[in-house]
Parts: sequence; C-alpha cells; structure tokens
Amino acid sequence: MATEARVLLRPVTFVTGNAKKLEEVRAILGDSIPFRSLKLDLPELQGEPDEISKEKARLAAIQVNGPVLVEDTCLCFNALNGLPGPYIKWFLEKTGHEGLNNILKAYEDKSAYAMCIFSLALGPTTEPMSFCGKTHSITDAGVFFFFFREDRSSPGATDFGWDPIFQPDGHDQTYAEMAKDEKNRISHRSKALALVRAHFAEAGYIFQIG
Ligand SMILES: O=c1nc[nH]c2c1ncn2[C@H]1C[C@H](O)[C@@H](COP(=O)(O)OP(=O)(O)OP(=O)(O)O)O1
Ligand SMILES: [Mg+2]
Repeated sequence: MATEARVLLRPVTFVTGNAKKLEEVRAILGDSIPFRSLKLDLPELQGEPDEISKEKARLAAIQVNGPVLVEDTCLCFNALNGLPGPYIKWFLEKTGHEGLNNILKAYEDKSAYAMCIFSLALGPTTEPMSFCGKTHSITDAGVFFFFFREDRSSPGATDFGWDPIFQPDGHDQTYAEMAKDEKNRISHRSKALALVRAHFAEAGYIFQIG
C-alpha cells in the first residue's frame, strides 16, 4: 500500500547560522527538496548528538511555525570516545586546529569521524525525525593533521571549520584540499542528506504552497 501523502502548506526551512553549511546543503540537494533558508543562531546545546539535533529542530520549528530542517555537526575522536563531538565548535574556537592536533598527540589512535545529524520537524508540535551520516578519517598515526604533513605546502581552503585537519579514509587529500564537489560526494553531510532525500521520496509529501 502506498504511503499516505502528507500535505505541506509551507516550504521546509533549513535553519542555520553557518553560511558554509548552507552552501553545501544547497549544492547537495539542488532542487530535490523545495526549501528556503533562514539564518538563525540556535543555542549550542549539551547532551547526546541526536538529542541535540532534535532539540534544535524543536526550537527552530517554534520560531518558524512551520516545517524545519536543521543539522548539528560533530567531530569525534575515537581515542576520546567521541569527544569533542557536539562541542567541536568551542574546541575549534578556543584551541584552533593546532590545539585539536595537540590533544591527539597524547594518544596512539588518531582516528576520527565527522558526523552530521539532520533533524526534520514538520511543525512546532510534531516530534522531529533524525538522519545521521558519518565519514571516517584515515587511521594512520601522524598523518591525520595537516600540521604533521611535511609533504604539504598549503592547508587548502581554510574557510570552513576543521576541513583543513580532516582527511577522509581512502583519500589523499583533506576536505579542505579537495574540490568542493568531491567533498560533497563523500561527506558526512551528503550521507545524511541522502537519507533525508530518501525520507522525502518515501513519505510522499505534497507541497501546496500558495
Ligand atoms: O563539514 C564541515 N567541515 C568543517 N567544519 C565543519 C563542518 N560542518 C560544521 N563544521 C564546524 C562548524 C562549527 O564550528 C562546528 C559544528 O557546530 P554546529 O553547531 O553544528 O554548527 P554552527 O553553529 O556553525 O551552525 P548551526 O547554526 O547550524 O548550528 O563544526
Ligand atoms: Mg551551532
């Protein structure tokens, strides 16, 4: 039996305060899901990553009073059981790439994974749904960070967070060194958005936007 279609009277609003995230979401989604964006700085919450993402969606849906999509991004060190995780924004801001690098110097395991959790709330009273994508870093000690790499003369693009220090497993370049469309093909964000897209295809939402 076909999934019952759900009618949405407003476009989905992707809420973020981060212009680089928005740029990637636009490039990855194209026109596959009708959405608009809204720049709002949602609170940096504490807790388990999926709960943080869902709570962001609840808060955003109250402000927008309509369907919203948000995401929360984590950078997780395996040696630290997933930390800094959702707190990466403050770690990056306070310690920089080099501080993150120094934390891992204490451990043999320098592997990490990037994780994006999108949450969709159809309205302020609807329980959000979450979609998680992960990309693992290379695992060799001493090459995870640009700063260890004597073969590199430039960190690549330095305009998006921790991209210069994250080298995905199976790749010779960090996210920052890769062409944008290559990052978008393999990233934590694109994996999560593939699930969001599949959900939209399955749920059969119909947009009746007047
Ligand atoms: O693909 C990425 N490559 C490199 N760095 C990234 C990426 N994605 C997020 N980031 C950074 C931004 C922020 O420092 C932290 C996540 O924190 P997070 O709260 O999710 O992002 P945010 O506050 O900038 O935007 P938002 O308004 O959507 O919460 O990692
Ligand atoms: Mg944030």
